[in-house]
Amino acid sequence: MSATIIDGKAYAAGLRTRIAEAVADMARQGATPGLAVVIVGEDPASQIYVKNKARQTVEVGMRSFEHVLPASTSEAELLGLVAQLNADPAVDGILVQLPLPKQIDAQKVIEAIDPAKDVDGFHPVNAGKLMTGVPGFVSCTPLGCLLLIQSVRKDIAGLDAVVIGRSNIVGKPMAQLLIGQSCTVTVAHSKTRDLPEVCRRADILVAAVGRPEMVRGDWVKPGAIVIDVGINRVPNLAAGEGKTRVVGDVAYAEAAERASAITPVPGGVGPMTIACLLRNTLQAACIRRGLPMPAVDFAPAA
Ligand SMILES: NC(=O)C1=CN([C@@H]2O[C@H](COP(=O)(O)OP(=O)(O)OC[C@H]3O[C@@H](n4cnc5c(N)ncnc54)[C@H](OP(=O)(O)O)[C@@H]3O)[C@@H](O)[C@H]2O)C=CC1
Ligand SMILES: Nc1nc(=O)c2c([nH]1)NC[C@@H]1CN(c3ccc(C(=O)N[C@@H](CCC(=O)O)C(=O)O)cc3)C=[N+]21
Ligand SMILES: [Mg+2]
Repeated sequence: MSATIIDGKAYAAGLRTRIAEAVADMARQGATPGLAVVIVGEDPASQIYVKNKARQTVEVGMRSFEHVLPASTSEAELLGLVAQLNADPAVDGILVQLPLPKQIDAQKVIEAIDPAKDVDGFHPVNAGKLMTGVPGFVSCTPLGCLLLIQSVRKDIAGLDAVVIGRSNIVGKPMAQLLIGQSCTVTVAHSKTRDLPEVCRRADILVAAVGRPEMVRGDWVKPGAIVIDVGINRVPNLAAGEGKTRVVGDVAYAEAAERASAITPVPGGVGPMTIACLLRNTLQAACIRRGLPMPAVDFAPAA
């Protein structure tokens, strides 16, 4: 059996086209959504994301405000900038890039962001809304994963879903979204006993671990939908000394032999994260201006 490759790059491009149309409509009414991104220090893993994001924000017609602060920035300085962005009417969405340097308490910064501008969905108010089924901002990566799952299968109610990883930004909100779709959800983590056996029960397997190619082909239930969130930079021996390439948390070629559908890395979840960030920024801009949120999501597959 040969798996359907879920083309997140193409899906995200389509989503951005619809977002751009909605932004153009808003602009005709004199409103332009704005997204502020704050980067502290130079975490290499964060840089591709930030570069792609700034370009795509401008491409859909939004304003992009970038604040690049030195790694030595104090918590008080960062909190000061967040307060300024909260108060700025041109800023609809605020994203503070994680991880933050050690001297800064990330939780304190997340809680300082106005929940109405929290387009990452990391503020406890938005995390709590997701948990209790109230509309709010949903964390971009899990939202992107759900859209990709629904692009290959509309009705996932009753399916067994296994999420590997329990971080606040990926694993936990992913589990909440799948519960919301009436899946039977298992959340696995570093203390899980017999992870391969747990994974073999999954009709939907989401890997958000940060370990290159940890999920092997024989962990995949035949016919499963496999979503690979991992972004791992590993040495690219074929390309020569010092060269790297990006791989996921899933051994792709092996898993593709058993899965019915699978996301590649790159070109799977990553581009969806950015598209969903822009979608959330559009949502924030509409709510803050009292405008209806245009329908930008694609209908799920049959
Ligand atoms: N494509 C995208 O848009 C995005 C990709 N990412 C990528 O996704 C991955 C996960 O990110 P994030 O959630 O922030 O990572 P975290 O490091 O915050 O969480 C990793 C999770 O994996 C679990 N884990 C670690 N080792 C094992 C193991 N051997 N077996 C089972 N579980 C294990 C941890 O368990 P425990 O809790 O017990 O420590 C933890 O819950 C990373 O590769 C990251 O780069 C992240 C965000 C966006
Ligand atoms: N506040 C905050 N919000 C985040 O959403 C957030 C964050 N901090 N910190 C870092 C992680 C990571 N992340 C990625 C997003 C897109 C790609 C992406 O576009 N990936 C492409 C390119 C990958 C490559 O070529 O290296 C792809 O997978 O095809 C990757 C990683 C968002 N994160
Ligand atoms: Mg983390």
